Amino acid sequence: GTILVNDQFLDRVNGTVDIEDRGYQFGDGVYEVVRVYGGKMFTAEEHLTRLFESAEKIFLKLPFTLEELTARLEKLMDDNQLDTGIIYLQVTRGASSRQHHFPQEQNAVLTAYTKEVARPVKDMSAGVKAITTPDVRWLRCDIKSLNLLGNLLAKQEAVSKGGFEAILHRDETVTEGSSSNIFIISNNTMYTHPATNLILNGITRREILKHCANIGLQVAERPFTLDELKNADEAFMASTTAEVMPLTSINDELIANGAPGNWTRKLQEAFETGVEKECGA
Ligand SMILES: Cc1ncc(COP(=O)(O)O)c(CN[C@@H]2CONC2=O)c1O
Repeated sequence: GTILVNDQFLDRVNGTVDIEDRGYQFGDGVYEVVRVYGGKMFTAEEHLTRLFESAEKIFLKLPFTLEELTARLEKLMDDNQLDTGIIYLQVTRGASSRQHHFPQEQNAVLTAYTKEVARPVKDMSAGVKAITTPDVRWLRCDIKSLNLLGNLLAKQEAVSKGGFEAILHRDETVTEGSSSNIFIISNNTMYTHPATNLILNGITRREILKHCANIGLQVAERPFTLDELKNADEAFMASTTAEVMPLTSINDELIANGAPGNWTRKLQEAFETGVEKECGA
């Protein structure tokens, strides 16, 4: 397959990164995962705009415009004949001799590749299990950075316990998932953590908030506790790859009757309509 390195389209085997690339050595970079349905990027502008916002927050100047980046990703998708899957892209501060502070010369390195990834239809229908674990990450979770060790350790804990996602909490307050945002619905109102420095403001999260109004679901963008999570009528997670994913149990305790809730189903349908509208898939 073809990959993108800066403005070069290379065969995958020729993709190389300098051993002193700051993304490789320090995680000094930002990334995005864009979903593709029927050969069309979904919410590309939102994702790529967020990439620029993340880069700005780490004082990384991107050596291309949003339009140039979009055109390169379109070509990458076409070269690989991507139908349903993802485009993974990241930008690092480039290679320079190892020092913590920024080098004078910043030659940012963009890399991107495509991957066929089927939609998680079975899991979206049946729902998945989650565990909870303390959120020990830093306080700039709003930046979609390559610093993912906190996320990886949490996800690994979930998977080692047979779970799909780890729900993170600071003291008793739920923040988000290791690679998703978390929502509950109780008494016909949806709750989710506000978009502060403690969570990544997910693109899927923003799509869901838009759909709530259309389906008549009240929204309270306020933090909720582990107790509220356990006693919720419905719970779900959302991300580019998981879409709207019902949560049926937390630490092996059922949420309500253990079946995906009605409001969650309505949001799945609304999300699906949005995909069809934008990607015609
Ligand atoms: C920590 C975290 N929170 C929330 C989200 C949801 O954001 P989006 O709705 O914009 O996807 C992600 C997505 N992480 C990407 C999405 O898929 N895989 C990832 O690593 C994430 O890593």
